[in-house]
Amino acid sequence: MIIVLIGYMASGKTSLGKKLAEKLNYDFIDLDDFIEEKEKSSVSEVFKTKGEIYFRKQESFYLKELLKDNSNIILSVGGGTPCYSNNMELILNADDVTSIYLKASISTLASKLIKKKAKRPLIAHIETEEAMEEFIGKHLFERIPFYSQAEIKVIVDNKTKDDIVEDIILELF
Ligand SMILES: Nc1ncnc2c1ncn2[C@@H]1O[C@H](COP(=O)(O)OP(=O)(O)OP(=O)(O)O)[C@@H](O)[C@H]1O
Ligand SMILES: O=C(O)C1=C[C@@H](O)[C@@H](O)[C@H](O)C1
Ligand SMILES: [Mg+2]
Repeated sequence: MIIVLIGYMASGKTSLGKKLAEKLNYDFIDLDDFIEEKEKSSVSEVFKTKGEIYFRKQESFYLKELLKDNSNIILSVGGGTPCYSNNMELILNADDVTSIYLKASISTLASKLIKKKAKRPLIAHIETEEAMEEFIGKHLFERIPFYSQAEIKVIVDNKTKDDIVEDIILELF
């Protein structure tokens, strides 16, 4: 089975994905890391040198490739992955794939992202937490229709990583 973790930047896809994989004894793949390896370049560098449209094309290509795998994998995708091309449809229709939306509030996301924005090209230019909240609010308005198609939704606000992993396992099995 492939368990796909989706959600906004900093919702916890990578860190919770690693923990969940350890707990379930699944392999762990992070789509952003996978793209960086394949492209031999960081996500920020790909955005800068080849542009976002190129990144989205490669993201969709590698997602398709990974969804064909029939081993047990926790796949953390990028924050934008479900919202481009027919990616969410592919995730929902692939065999033996379950999708989980890690749902975080605007303030949870903004307080994390204001400190960790350097590696995230879409928000690297935002200076204050207030401006970050405004940006995230508008961005989520566009993205929630995609994220909320996930089969399972788990709220992550004010919970420890271990508690969230437990919640995910309860929902899954
Ligand atoms: N429940 C939590 N409690 C405390 N810290 C958390 C929690 N979830 C995630 N974090 C921390 O928040 C930061 C962002 O998490 P992470 O990198 O896993 O998000 P992401 O969804 O993979 O983001 P991106 O889309 O940018 O790759 C990390 O430093 C992580 O350790
Ligand atoms: O939310 C997004 O669109 C992105 C999130 C990251 O995971 C990376 O995939 C990239 O920075 C774009
Ligand atoms: Mg990540």
